[in-house]
Amino acid sequence: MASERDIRARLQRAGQEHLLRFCAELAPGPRAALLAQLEPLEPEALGEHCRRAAAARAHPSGPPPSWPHAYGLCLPSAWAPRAGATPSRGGSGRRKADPVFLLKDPGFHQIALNKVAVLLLAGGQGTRLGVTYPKGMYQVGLPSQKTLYQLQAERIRRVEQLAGERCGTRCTVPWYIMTSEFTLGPTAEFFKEHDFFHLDPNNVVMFEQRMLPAVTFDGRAILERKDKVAMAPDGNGGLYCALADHQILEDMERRGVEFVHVYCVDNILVRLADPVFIGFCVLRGADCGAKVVEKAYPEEPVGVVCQVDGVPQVVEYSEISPETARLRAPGGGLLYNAGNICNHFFTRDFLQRVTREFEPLLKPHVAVKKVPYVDEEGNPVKPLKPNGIKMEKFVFDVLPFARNFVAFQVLREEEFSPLKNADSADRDNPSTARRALLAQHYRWALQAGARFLGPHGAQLPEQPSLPSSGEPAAVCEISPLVSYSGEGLEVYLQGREFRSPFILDENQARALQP
Ligand SMILES: CC(=O)N[C@H]1[C@@H](OP(=O)(O)O)O[C@H](CO)[C@@H](O)[C@@H]1O
Repeated sequence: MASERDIRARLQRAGQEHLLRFCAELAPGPRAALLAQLEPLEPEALGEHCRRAAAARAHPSGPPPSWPHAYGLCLPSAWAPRAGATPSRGGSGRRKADPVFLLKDPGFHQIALNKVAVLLLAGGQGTRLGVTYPKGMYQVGLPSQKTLYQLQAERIRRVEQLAGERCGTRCTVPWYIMTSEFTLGPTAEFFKEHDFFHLDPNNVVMFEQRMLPAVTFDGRAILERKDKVAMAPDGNGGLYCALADHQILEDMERRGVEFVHVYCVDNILVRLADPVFIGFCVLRGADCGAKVVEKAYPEEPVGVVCQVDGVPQVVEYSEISPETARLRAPGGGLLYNAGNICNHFFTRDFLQRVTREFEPLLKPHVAVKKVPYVDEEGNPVKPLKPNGIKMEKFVFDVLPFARNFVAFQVLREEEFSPLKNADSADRDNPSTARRALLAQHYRWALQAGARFLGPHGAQLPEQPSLPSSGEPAAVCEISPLVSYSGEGLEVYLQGREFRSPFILDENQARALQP
């Protein structure tokens, strides 16, 4: 551990000596904690970070006035094999002509060869959701009470099983989980408590992204308490530094992983290692891909995938002007309609190039936030106005470096329902996420030939699309261990009646097996 004198000298070099202004009055414990927090900050990098943050806020590098005209509508039909196509279900021969079916096989093949990994971005703080624990530990009130982490773990197990069965082998989809200082401890603990949801712990690799100091508008790192610097994770684009910091790509190489499905934690419908998406990207020889859904309304908080001068990129919802977001295409739909659902495909080779060459070129994004701080007298202050700058990189900012980028459109009701807000908000909250999952499972069950009875035994009407109440006609939850995307359910459900609420888990499936 460096001495206080050394640390003070380093902070002086960075122009941030004020971080030690209460050090002398601290008790030994808090003082040691503050010094431990300051020690790893490299003076040059810290000084540069603070200068860049202040400069970025003072002179935002906004898009030039003419930029909207540079965009093309993103989804030529070749990029959207599933637009309008019915996602495949069950196991009938008619699916041979279905593009989904044609893509699935190569996807499963790569999974069976142990060439596919999933990588979860789970360093966020869940501020909008209003929880103090990692979002993945949240459960939205399903009959099974499963958390997001459990649903994801079970989808991994099922996709491994499906790929293994198809190719007559056993295979593994390793799960890399990027956490932050806020989420690593509780996430690791949660996985241990739940026995890694029956995954092999050797195949679940947690690693931590970096934290960066929050900075005032005049370029001074902020003290949140006398003994603590205000720090925030470096954004989901911190992935690329974290991959290098923790030799994650080397770990992938050792395991023979070639393709990585990167996704964010909050989408309850996420299809981990989706064989259709993987198959599409691999067949197209892509090094980088993004799943998109049709954007629902101009203000929807999703980034849009688009092109500037032929170069693919995502323009984040926080950085697009309301006028641009409202622009209409000749057909009447939104011009920028390819909503990013934070599901990305990368080859390991591309990630290698990013970490070696491109990461330093990624421009951080500026978020101006209310950052609690201590005033000159050492009193804690909760600011009413934004006072601090947090700098973040975005995971999709590597798109322009791709040699062959593809976008892949999927159906929202099958693949996208993010949990962003508390139930007090109208959208993207625990209730909408729960309903989206239950509505999907109800649809799958109807398509597999199930009928549902109400609590008094009367047959319920079939309502494949959601009624205005938003609740499906019957409550039906299907374990991901039984079905990953609606496949294989006829054998349990065809021609049978079930009383709502109905949970089809592994035990129930065994009991229903003819
Ligand atoms: C930096 C980043 O990845 N932003 C993503 C991400 O938004 P958040 O609000 O950061 O969760 O998820 C959205 C989809 O839920 C996607 O549309 C958006 O572009």
